[in-house]
Amino acid sequence: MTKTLSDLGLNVSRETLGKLERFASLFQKWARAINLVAPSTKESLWERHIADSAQIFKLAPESKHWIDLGSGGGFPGVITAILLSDQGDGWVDLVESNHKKAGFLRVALNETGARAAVHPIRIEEAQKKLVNCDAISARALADLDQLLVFAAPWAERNPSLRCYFHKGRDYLGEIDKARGRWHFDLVIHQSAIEADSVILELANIRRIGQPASGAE
Ligand SMILES: C[S@@+](CC[C@H](N)C(=O)[O-])C[C@H]1O[C@@H](n2cnc3c(N)ncnc32)[C@H](O)[C@@H]1O
Repeated sequence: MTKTLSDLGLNVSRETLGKLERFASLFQKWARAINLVAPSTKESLWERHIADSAQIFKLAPESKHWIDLGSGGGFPGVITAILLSDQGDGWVDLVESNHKKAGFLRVALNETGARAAVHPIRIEEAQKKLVNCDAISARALADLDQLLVFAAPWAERNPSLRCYFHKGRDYLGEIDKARGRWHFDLVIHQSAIEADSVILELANIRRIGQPASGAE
């Protein structure tokens, strides 16, 4: 059965639903041209990508400024931005180094009025350019250890930063590996969409051997 946003406990306005529908049809139109993985049906686009992305917004409704790393075709960052617009505030910075995908993201933001900006740069550059945020998201980008390397500069600048990473069935191995180099508090949320997937919520991230923020 296809999971909808209301199955996730997310009740959005008619206007926001319209923006999500607009985004879905743009995504389907552009997918082949810019080499995005196009879901085989409209239902699977809604469940496997839109509802899957919306889960993180549900986990962190108080986060107002997000950075989405490796946004690709807009998951989860554009969905977060559209859902934030339902609340009338908040912002998402989308970091995507592929210029064709960044071009699509720009069109999608223009046509949906989502509260976000596209940065067609590498994450390593964004670490210097984008100074602060409350939360970081990433899906299908890298293993957990590499995601922590990406997130570390923002965690250093904001001790209350939280990260939300979608992960598939190998997540326990990734956590083990990352624990060898990093301290972090972790909550594992079972995905409401995929039986063997999770969303990892991390806080208090610091490299082993590095003093906690504020420590002498
Ligand atoms: C597999 S796709 C996932 C896209 C999207 N997050 C999703 O779940 O559908 C990974 C994306 O990250 C981008 N990417 C990979 N490494 C990057 C880097 N160092 N800086 C910026 N973007 C990067 C790629 O161009 C690609 O679009």
